[in-house]
Parts: sequence; C-alpha cells; structure tokens
Amino acid sequence: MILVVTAVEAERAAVLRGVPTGAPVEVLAAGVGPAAAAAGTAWYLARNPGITTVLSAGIAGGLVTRIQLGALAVATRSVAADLGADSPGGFLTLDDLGFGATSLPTADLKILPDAVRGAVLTVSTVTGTAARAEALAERYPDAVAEGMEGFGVATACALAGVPFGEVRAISNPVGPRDRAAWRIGPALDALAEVGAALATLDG
Ligand SMILES: O=C(O)c1cccc(C(=O)CC[C@H]2O[C@@H](n3cnc4c(=O)[nH]cnc43)[C@H](O)[C@@H]2O)c1
Repeated sequence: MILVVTAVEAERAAVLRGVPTGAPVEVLAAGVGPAAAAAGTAWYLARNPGITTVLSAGIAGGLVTRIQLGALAVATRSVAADLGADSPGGFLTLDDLGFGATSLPTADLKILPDAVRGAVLTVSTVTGTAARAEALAERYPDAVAEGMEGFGVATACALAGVPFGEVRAISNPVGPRDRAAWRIGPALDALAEVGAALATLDG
C-alpha cells in the first residue's frame, strides 16, 4: 500500500481524483508545515504497518529559471532549507553546526517521466522576496521547487525505515509575494496525474 501525504484537503481530493478505484493508494491530509507533516506521517505509519512507500505531494513554488508553472517536480532529495542558524558570514545548516542532516534521500520512483527532477526544498516560511529566492537558488543549485512539508514526511519515513518520495505541482513562482501570480487550478489538475501514475507502481 502506498501512502500519499498532502497538506490540505484540496490537494488530497486532487490526488484521489486520479487514483483508479481499487488501486492500493491511501491519501492523508496532515496539515501545513513540516511539523504537522512529520507528526501526521509518523502517526499514520504507526497504525498502518502495511505501508510500503510514502509520497509527500502538494502544490509548491517553483524556482523560475528551472521549472514552469503547472509542471510537476519529482524530488531527487529533500532539503530542510531554513533549518540552521543565521550568521554574519551567511546561513549555517544543521550539518555545518554538527547537529544532524538537512538533506534526506528519496526513492528512485519510476513514474512521471516528463516531470522535472531536482531537489525540493522544505521551508517553514514561504519565500516572499527576490533576494531570498536568489539566495536559495545559489545555495542549492540542484533545487527546483519549494514546499513546506517534504522534509517532515521524509524524517518520519527515515525513522520508520519506509521509502520516501516527493512530488510537487508548481502553483507559483518562488520570489516576491504576488497572489495574482498563483495558478492553483492547473497545479491541482497536475496532482491528479500523480494519483494516476502511482497506481502503476507496485504497492
Ligand atoms: O500568502 C502568501 O504569500 C503565500 C505564498 C505562498 C504560499 C502560501 C501558503 O500558505 C501555501 C502553503 C502551502 O502550499 C505549499 N506552497 C505553495 N507554494 C509555496 C511556496 O512558494 N513556498 C512554500 N510552500 C508553498 C506549501 O507546501 C504549503 O502546503 C502563502
């Protein structure tokens, strides 16, 4: 059985729209942000020992020179991009501080061949300025998207020893805050494609 973890109910419904009846896929809306995602995933895994793979899925911001609005991003790794310490010399990651990893691996999911593959960043604060977008792009040259849950789901999966993946549908550019630039509808439609693709994986 595959578990898909989304943040909100609209994302859950979009994924489920694509899942064929009877496919071994369950979808949980665990809440927004890495803490809700980690707690929800850990809770679900503890009660459902038959889960073989967990996927974090939802809408996300895209790094504009690397991915287009409406496209799907498949994570090659999950990065906690704002977990660390600020300093006059720049941002220090948990790894720099010696407190643990801020990058977790993803399973090599053989789905969605047309998706853009790259690192997906997890942040607790949505990027809202060009300066922060540029800093993230420079710090993570392999990053294509920014969401708020992936690293939380990945952390729960690492603890439980369950393979983890992340797929994000790009709803907005990462950069200066501009609600008019959001394209939620096409991004939710793309999430339905994820549901359909998952049904082809062995659960
Ligand atoms: O009000 C705003 O300016 C604003 C900008 C971006 C996102 C939000 C949200 O509250 C949505 C958070 C929700 O959606 C995912 N998401 C979508 N776009 C982004 C993004 O650019 N950066 C980070 N997360 C994003 C996220 O995974 C949450 O589930 C508000």
